[in-house]
Amino acid sequence: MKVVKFGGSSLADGPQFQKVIDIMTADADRQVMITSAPGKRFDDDIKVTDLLIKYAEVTIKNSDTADVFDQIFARYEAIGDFFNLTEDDLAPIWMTLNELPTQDYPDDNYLMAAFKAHGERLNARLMAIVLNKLGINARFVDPKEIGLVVSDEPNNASVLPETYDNFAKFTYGDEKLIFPGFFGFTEAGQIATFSRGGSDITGAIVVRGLKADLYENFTDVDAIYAANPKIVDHPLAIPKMTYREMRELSYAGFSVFHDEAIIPAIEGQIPINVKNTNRPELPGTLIVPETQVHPTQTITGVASSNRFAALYLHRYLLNKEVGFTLKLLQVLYAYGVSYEHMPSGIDDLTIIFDKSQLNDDTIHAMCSDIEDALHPDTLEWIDDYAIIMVVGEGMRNKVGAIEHIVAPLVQREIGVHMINQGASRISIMLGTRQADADEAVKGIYNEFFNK
Ligand SMILES: Nc1ncnc2c1ncn2[C@@H]1O[C@H](COP(=O)(O)OP(=O)(O)O)[C@@H](O)[C@H]1O
Ligand SMILES: N[C@@H](CC(=O)OP(=O)(O)O)C(=O)O
Repeated sequence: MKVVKFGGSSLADGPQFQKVIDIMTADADRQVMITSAPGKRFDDDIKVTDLLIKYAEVTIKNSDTADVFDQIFARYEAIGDFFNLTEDDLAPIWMTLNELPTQDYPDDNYLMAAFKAHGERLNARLMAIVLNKLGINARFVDPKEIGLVVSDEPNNASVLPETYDNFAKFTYGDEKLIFPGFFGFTEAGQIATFSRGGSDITGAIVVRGLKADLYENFTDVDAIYAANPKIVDHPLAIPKMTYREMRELSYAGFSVFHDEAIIPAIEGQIPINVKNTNRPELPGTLIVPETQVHPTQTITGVASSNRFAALYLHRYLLNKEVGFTLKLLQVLYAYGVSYEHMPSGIDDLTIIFDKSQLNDDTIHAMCSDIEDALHPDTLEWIDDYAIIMVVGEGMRNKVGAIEHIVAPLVQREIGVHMINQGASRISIMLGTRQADADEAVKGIYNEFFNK
């Protein structure tokens, strides 16, 4: 059995729905579908998830919701019209959307999560309605029905282990199961979503929970490329890569597959095939265990992400001081802030943060507490930090890869603020300024793939 996840661009309108239905019906093994919310139909279109965030915000402010409500419903209605659905067919979608502001939520964070989740929840319901209308045996399965239980972090949840016991008890026949991505229910019964792009995570959880043979992940590109196609012109496609290569590359910017989604697939040792909804006949990219890949290239890909900020601290004899890092981490703990990396020298330390959890007030207050607790000689907040990740199983046994990574940066006069090689020796991480990140990716890509 295959679990098939379709991204937002694959479910953005009626014609895209039709392609998805053709893909699902072309192979009887494709039994479980994971839906995203309708995504962008053209470059400056707005994703339904973003419209729902706006709907939540105006609800919280007690402002008029009519405009944004109409915009959201129009997206589902247009898909319904394409398949000649009647007003009655669409009534459950309209009603659920309309009732969102009148439901009870523990707080505004849970309200936001519940609104966001309805992008995928309503799209899955709509897909089931359309399939039934076309005479295809299919049903909507809610995460509540199957028991997808997540942590109490309304907008950044993680799956809880009991989910897999619940999945083991789930029974089904030969109907297609239409399952919404992006959210689960907390033990207290509240909706909580994964982080943005998290429908990929749902797919991986369902793959593991139902012990599928393959996770097919359909998106809008022919394959995963060795570099982001928005940065490098016509980059090479990667036919096959390992789970850990994908995890490192998606962490650092290959948004085509969510970095956390790899974990349930690894736990179940289930291969992932990333494919294009618009060209399903192409092989796409296979993501598999390490034992199934024999690298022929030194590097598999190079990614960059601008979502970071860094705090640089300098104090002489830092290496001799007992408890310096402990005091620093206590300040972060007090603000509920996690850090991503902490490279250090003998007298200095850089702490790299994911900016999504920070705002200006937190940064200000946190830096001031760090000054008071540690009295550094220098404290510098770098708001425009970028991480470049060069990844390849082929680097493990290759001496000198670092020379080829650094040389193109030197040629372009790009300052490198940090270099870190992971213990697995399959990745090298570099810190740069955001303004240099694209050039760094282009330089490293050309050095390894265009020479
Ligand atoms: N290395 C890469 N290979 C392929 N696509 C990439 C890569 N890096 C970033 N992307 C981007 O990821 C996009 C697909 O991811 P996403 O928008 O999340 O799709 P979906 O809505 O189908 O889940 C592509 O359109 C592409 O712009
Ligand atoms: N719709 C959600 C979750 C998601 O995974 O979407 P997509 O599959 O379009 O990346 C988001 O926009 O974050």
